[in-house]
Amino acid sequence: MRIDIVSIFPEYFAPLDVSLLGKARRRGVVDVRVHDLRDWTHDRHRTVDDTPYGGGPGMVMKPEPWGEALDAIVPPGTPAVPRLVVPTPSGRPFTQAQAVAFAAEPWLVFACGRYEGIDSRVVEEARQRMPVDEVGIGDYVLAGGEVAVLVIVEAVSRLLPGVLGNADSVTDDSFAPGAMETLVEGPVYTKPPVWRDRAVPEVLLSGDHGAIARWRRDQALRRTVVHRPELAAKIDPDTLDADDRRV
Ligand SMILES: Nc1c(O)cccc1[N+](=O)[O-]
Repeated sequence: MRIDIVSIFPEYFAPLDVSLLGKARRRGVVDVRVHDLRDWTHDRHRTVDDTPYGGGPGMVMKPEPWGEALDAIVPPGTPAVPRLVVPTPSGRPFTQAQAVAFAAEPWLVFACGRYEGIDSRVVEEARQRMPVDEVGIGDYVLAGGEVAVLVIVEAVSRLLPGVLGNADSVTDDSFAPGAMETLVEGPVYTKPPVWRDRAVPEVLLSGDHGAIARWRRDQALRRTVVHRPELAAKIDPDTLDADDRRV
């Protein structure tokens, strides 16, 4: 997968050089290219914003630098086009299912808005030649899209073959499509077996894999009901067995 990120703060993406994604980049599993939007400005101050038409607070990102940046990264007429992903508070909620869908794409381009956002004509024009996804990571106010891109790139890249050491850990993820789709993960434990007089649940030391799987599902159901009742409400009753119903 190729990932291009356009931002006025390219240094925000230094974390993408560490940990598993950094190793995956060095192995060539994922090709991440970060671009400074100001490279497509032509004035002395490298201006990327201006006052909003119609008045109102703040500034809006000018369309010209964005148009030139997207043309440079995705030259018009390029046969293979990416999905353009624009993190925005007004976007569709970003979910694990969306992460799985993005992970199946060969090329993603992320546009990081700042200020009050990007002139709407940029997305409008881009949609003429590539699919565009406006997505949000939560109902709170950030200073720009950079942190959201870090979240999305982490959620997507960990799904790519060769990024995680143990591919199985993906299938047991919270929200992973399938059995865990509407369940959050339950508690986890490691050595020592007793810590500050708190013992690990005995079932986890039993070696009885059936009982362990049952216990983990019960715990996931309980935690989902308590922490995420809106997800619990989506659980299809037909998928619950007798043991589930006793939780
Ligand atoms: N919430 C927010 C924001 O305030 C600014 C840019 C992007 C997002 N978002 O992706 O959710």
